[in-house]
Amino acid sequence: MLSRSSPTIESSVPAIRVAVAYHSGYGHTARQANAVAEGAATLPGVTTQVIPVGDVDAAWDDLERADAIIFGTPTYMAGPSAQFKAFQDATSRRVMAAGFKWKDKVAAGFSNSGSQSGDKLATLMQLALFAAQHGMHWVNLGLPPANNSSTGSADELNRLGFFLGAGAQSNVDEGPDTAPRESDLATARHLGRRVAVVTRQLARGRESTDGADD
Ligand SMILES: Cc1cc2nc3c(=O)[nH]c(=O)nc-3n(C[C@H](O)[C@H](O)[C@H](O)COP(=O)(O)O)c2cc1C
Repeated sequence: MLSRSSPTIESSVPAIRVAVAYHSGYGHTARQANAVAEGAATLPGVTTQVIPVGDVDAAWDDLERADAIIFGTPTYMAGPSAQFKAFQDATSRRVMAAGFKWKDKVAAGFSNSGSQSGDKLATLMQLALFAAQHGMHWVNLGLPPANNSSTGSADELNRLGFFLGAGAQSNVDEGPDTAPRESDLATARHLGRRVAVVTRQLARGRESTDGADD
């Protein structure tokens, strides 16, 4: 909550916690996850935590404390990886049944896969529905599609043309040291910063409703 005693708007800005909960089988989506966190951390006053879902048993409290959670997974067989889905399923008991604990947090999502499309949209849609089941506020990518004209290139932000979240593509014969490419990492950083900004805007707006619930 905002400090009532703070004399200026700037000093009354609440600290924002952004968590990135992700799975990565081979390290490519991990690079995207770290880029998302880097982008969020560019907003002053924002702290970030990157949580591999395999370690979530030690991090449920951290996720509950977060103001925003950004979900990320490789696309495996047209959807989230089995490991990420296991995390999602675990939230039914640990989060929803435990008291709708993520309600009104900010959410967003990203996915990486081997093909340019690779059906990542199906994964992003599943992540958005998952966030909706938890009563979270979904933030989209907020970038125009790029790399779609005779003068465009794969080096542009949002070169894969997603709207719902951030996409990345990693050639299947490249390791995570070289894939995904820089434009996809920059797109991920953009998503992270956008989520941090929206989360701060929402925190300030919540103050104006004086704790009124919906
Ligand atoms: C089981 C499995 C299923 C996959 N299914 C897809 C797919 O549906 N679409 C796609 O474009 N790539 C697919 N891939 C490729 C991965 O998405 C790609 O290698 C990605 O970079 C892996 O990310 P990671 O290193 O974070 O695990 C699949 C890979 C695996 C291992």
